[in-house]
Amino acid sequence: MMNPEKVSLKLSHFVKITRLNKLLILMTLAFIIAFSIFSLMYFPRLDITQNLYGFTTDFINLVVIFAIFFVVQCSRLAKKAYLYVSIGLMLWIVGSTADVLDEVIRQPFWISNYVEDLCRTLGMLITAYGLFKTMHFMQRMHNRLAQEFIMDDLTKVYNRRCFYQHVKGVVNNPYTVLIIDLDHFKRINDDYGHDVGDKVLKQFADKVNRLLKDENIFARIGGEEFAAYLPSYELDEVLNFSQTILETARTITVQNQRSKTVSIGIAHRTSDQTFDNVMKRADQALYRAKKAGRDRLEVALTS
Ligand SMILES: Nc1nc2c(ncn2[C@@H]2O[C@H](COP(=O)(O)OP(=O)(O)OP(=O)(O)O)[C@@H](O)[C@H]2O)c(=O)[nH]1
Repeated sequence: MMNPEKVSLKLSHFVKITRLNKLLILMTLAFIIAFSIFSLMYFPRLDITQNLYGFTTDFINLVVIFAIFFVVQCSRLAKKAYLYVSIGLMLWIVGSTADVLDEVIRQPFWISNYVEDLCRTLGMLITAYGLFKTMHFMQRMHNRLAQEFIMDDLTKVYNRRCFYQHVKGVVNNPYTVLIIDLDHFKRINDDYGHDVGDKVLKQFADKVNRLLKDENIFARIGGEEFAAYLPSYELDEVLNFSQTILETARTITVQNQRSKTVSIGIAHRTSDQTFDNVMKRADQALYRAKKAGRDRLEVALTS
């Protein structure tokens, strides 16, 4: 089973991340230590007891930003987002380190002005832009997952989950369900291979999808089984549509040899029937169509 990646603040997570990420974390930590030692050695000290409050809050700021940096290094962001957030946070950490130290030593103007203020402000801006990029990336991922959740991977028509959810949600109106099953599909796989079988499924789904009106739903609900939802209750309209599907299937030839056929079971829903009942009747009608020789449609009696 695949292990989903985790975002964690635990130090044990450190061993699992890439070398580059480890190097960046260690280099940033080394910079904080080296900068502190250098400052303490070369600049005049201040009385820390006078600045204890400022020192504590600045130190907490630095720890929080470093923790965020650690999490970013342990996460899998999109390249650009990662780059901006990492550079931004590193600059921010440089500024914050100088900010902590100015409570302990008297810094020269160039450090307090350029290193502390400039790095921090620039760091914040670049981090903010990186976060914007991260959100953009998350939104794209969300859209893609939402799409994958309702689409069939192979045929790019709706999947069973989407079809069931949508049609079950129609409670007050009558409608018609078609269950469409490709005839002798196993033979295609056996004679020409699974790849050719997949191509036939894709071709059929694509062709039927083009016949649909906006309010219709067409989905792959099983291996070689499809279903269509029509809000229409007009028998003539439903029969015409089903007939077109039968004719469309016949236009598909497998390896230029056999032409494909399908069988269709049709069931209408009147006001008091459940979705499961409609599907069951459509399935029974499909079974009758298969038994009667395939390449045909059967309409279920209203129960
Ligand atoms: N290529 C391919 N084959 C699939 C896929 N899903 C299911 N199948 C095959 O579809 C075949 C269905 O076979 P059966 O249930 O015996 O039905 P059939 O051969 O179509 O016969 P009838 O339905 O009675 O006409 C099986 O061989 C499955 O392996 C798929 O995604 N791709």
